[in-house]
Amino acid sequence: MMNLTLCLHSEELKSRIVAAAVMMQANVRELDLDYLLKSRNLGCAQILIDHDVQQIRRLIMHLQALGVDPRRQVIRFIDKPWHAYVYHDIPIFASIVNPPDPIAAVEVIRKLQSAVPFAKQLTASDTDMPQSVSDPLDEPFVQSSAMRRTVEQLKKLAGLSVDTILMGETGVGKDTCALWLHEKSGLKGAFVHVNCAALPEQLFESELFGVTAGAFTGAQKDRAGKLELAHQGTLYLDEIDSMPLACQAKLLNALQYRGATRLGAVKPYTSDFRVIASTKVDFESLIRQGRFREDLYFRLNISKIHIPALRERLDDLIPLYLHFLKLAAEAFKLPEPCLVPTDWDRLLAHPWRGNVRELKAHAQRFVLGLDLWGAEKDSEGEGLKDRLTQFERMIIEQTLRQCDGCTKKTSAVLKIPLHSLYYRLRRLGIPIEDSQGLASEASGSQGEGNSLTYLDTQGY
Ligand SMILES: Nc1ncnc2c1ncn2[C@@H]1O[C@H](COP(=O)(O)OP(=O)(O)OP(=O)(O)O)[C@@H](O)[C@H]1O
Repeated sequence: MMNLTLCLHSEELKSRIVAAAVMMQANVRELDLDYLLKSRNLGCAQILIDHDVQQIRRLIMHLQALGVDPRRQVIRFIDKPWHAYVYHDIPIFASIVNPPDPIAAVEVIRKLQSAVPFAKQLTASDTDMPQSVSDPLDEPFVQSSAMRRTVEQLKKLAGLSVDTILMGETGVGKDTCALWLHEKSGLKGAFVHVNCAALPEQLFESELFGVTAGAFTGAQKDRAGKLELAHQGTLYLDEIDSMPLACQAKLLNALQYRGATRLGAVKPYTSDFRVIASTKVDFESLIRQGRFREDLYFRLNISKIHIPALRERLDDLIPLYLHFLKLAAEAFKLPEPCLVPTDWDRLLAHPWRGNVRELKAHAQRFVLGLDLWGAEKDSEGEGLKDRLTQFERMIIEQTLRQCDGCTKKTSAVLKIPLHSLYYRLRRLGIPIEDSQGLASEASGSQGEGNSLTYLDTQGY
């Protein structure tokens, strides 16, 4: 028999669903949101909720903190079919249009009964996060559409030994993705990491190409270069944007011929390797500034993948944070701390300039019981944060005005997804008066129709 937990504001909707559930022989219990947010054991019932997205997010965070996957249990009621497109990224099982009458309510339950066995009513222990990062790009850590796109591209390249550029801010996971690409490539050779930023010009040739004994004072033994070590494997050129120009010319030559000559040697060697290069800075601007050779860029740019900043993939933040908490608790042999909704709000609002690396360190500090936000306050003070928020509000309000209040146009002008704009509007307390954005989203996609057409099984 199906188990339903109702967390509904609307008395009318509640009575309709209860009546329909009784008719369809489903178990129902009614719980208010505060109770759900305090409860440590929510069982495996489907949770039907009609609260606003902010409240649903709180519930999602709570479920995730308990190790329960909301994509298997949470079903939200929406007023209009196109509301499914707003915040479509929130990880829930489905969005259903409010059934307007008892017959439609029965249909909702019937649909759920046929859909839910497919989603398996898993218990909390079944949906625990993986124990180790066996695969950092595994589905539980990739909830945001921005990162999903990146992972799709990475997967396409995984089996192909093509040269690749990974772009992204500090700490977004470029090294992690490079290693992932290597591991998935099936290449037999090693993953050889060269930190270009830490490689002085004088040592560049000996490090990269190798050296023979006696080539210079101090070169007592033959030493293989990184290029040789990467034979049949991957040469990972980390932070290639900071490589001196003189080294770039030598590197280009070595990449063209996939080989080099050790310092002091006469005979060149060849080496068959894949190159992955990472950069924090966009190459076009480096080339314009004369800091990067265009020919080397063209040589490397067979495929280019952008890894989004953490602030552009907030949906990944919670699963990653929970994962890091678990890892840190295991490593330090300390209990895993429990987060309350205000902690999550704060985590989601933080700018995360250090991206995933900063998030990981934050989780470690949390497990160790250290001051979480003190360092940030000391370094930048509340004033800067407030001013940045005011600045963000000013830009959004200004753009909304320019776009006559149309949220869809505003999101396009600001180059952020519509759901991200809605998140910001709510966070900044800017009233949403427009229905044009929603309406225009809906146009050309779904009409009003029967409410049951809109059982949107997100992620299934
Ligand atoms: N998807 C992920 N899953 C688990 N851990 C991750 C993930 N992405 C990044 N990390 C962790 O975050 C930290 C920073 O990642 P990484 O070194 O790959 O970033 P980066 O972009 O190469 O940084 P930098 O620009 O400083 O070289 C590492 O500790 C890494 O293990």
